Amino acid sequence: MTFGDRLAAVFAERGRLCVGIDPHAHLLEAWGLPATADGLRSFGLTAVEAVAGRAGIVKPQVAFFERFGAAGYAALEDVLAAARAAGLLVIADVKRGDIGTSVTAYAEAWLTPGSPLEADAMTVAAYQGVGSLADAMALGESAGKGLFVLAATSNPEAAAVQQAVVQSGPRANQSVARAIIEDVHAFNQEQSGPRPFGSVGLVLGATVDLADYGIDVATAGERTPALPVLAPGFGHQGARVEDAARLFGSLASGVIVSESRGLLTAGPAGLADAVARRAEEVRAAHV
Ligand SMILES: O=c1ccn([C@@H]2O[C@H](COP(=O)(O)O)[C@@H](O)[C@H]2O)c(=O)[nH]1
Repeated sequence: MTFGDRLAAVFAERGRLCVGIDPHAHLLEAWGLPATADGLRSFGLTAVEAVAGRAGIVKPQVAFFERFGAAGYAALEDVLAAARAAGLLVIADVKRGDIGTSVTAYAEAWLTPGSPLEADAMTVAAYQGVGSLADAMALGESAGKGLFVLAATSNPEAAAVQQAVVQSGPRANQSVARAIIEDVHAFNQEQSGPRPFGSVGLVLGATVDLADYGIDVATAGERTPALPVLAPGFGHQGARVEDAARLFGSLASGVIVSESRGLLTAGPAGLADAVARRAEEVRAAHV
């Protein structure tokens, strides 16, 4: 099964809400947990338990685990394993990027079946060119795993770089974000066999107006296979679930609605209900 097949199944069975697992220091404190690797483990496992059966996707933010070095990674391994055992689709938010050989090693770490850090998909950065991700994308495709390439991210500081216009090559005169979308689509199209979604998707923030990047949402999603879109920015960063269909237009069929702090502030006792409510709101919004 390709990652695109698995994503389609999750959308159909459990909807498109993705709960971010971001153990910020202030959240650990609010949850009554110590600022230690054990605190992270407990936070992550509690979040997994709250999401399982209520939504289908989780996105651990690896940065918060890295703060604790090897012990943090051991906690993360346990959280990843628990999430996958619970049948959740796991997107490791690692945002890796480098020359091709090194990105491939990152992909081996996060996407190889049986790896201690195995996830179902990972986030990657294309600052060194989408071509630098080619072997990692091929590795993901053959392992049934996915990659999400940063294109138009939710943070305002990114706009100047991501709206900059490509000067040469086949994507000349397109914005950087648009060129990344076109390259990702070309990769998905080159893969053999019918599939509802490609195995490689984009990160498109729900806080941005894609028209500012030269992306026409009315047509950008009219592609086969469809593009998976990891859309952070809901909740704490200000985007609203009820606006998702309008924001993403023809891309909406591939959108994963991602929210971390907005849900995690419900605390360990309230998280399951908060997730169930938001999952229902996402369904009602017909994203
Ligand atoms: O463009 C991006 C890419 C990734 N993120 C990550 O998503 C979550 C958002 O957390 P909230 O608490 O819902 O704001 C976080 O892990 C970011 O690193 C993003 O926000 N924007």
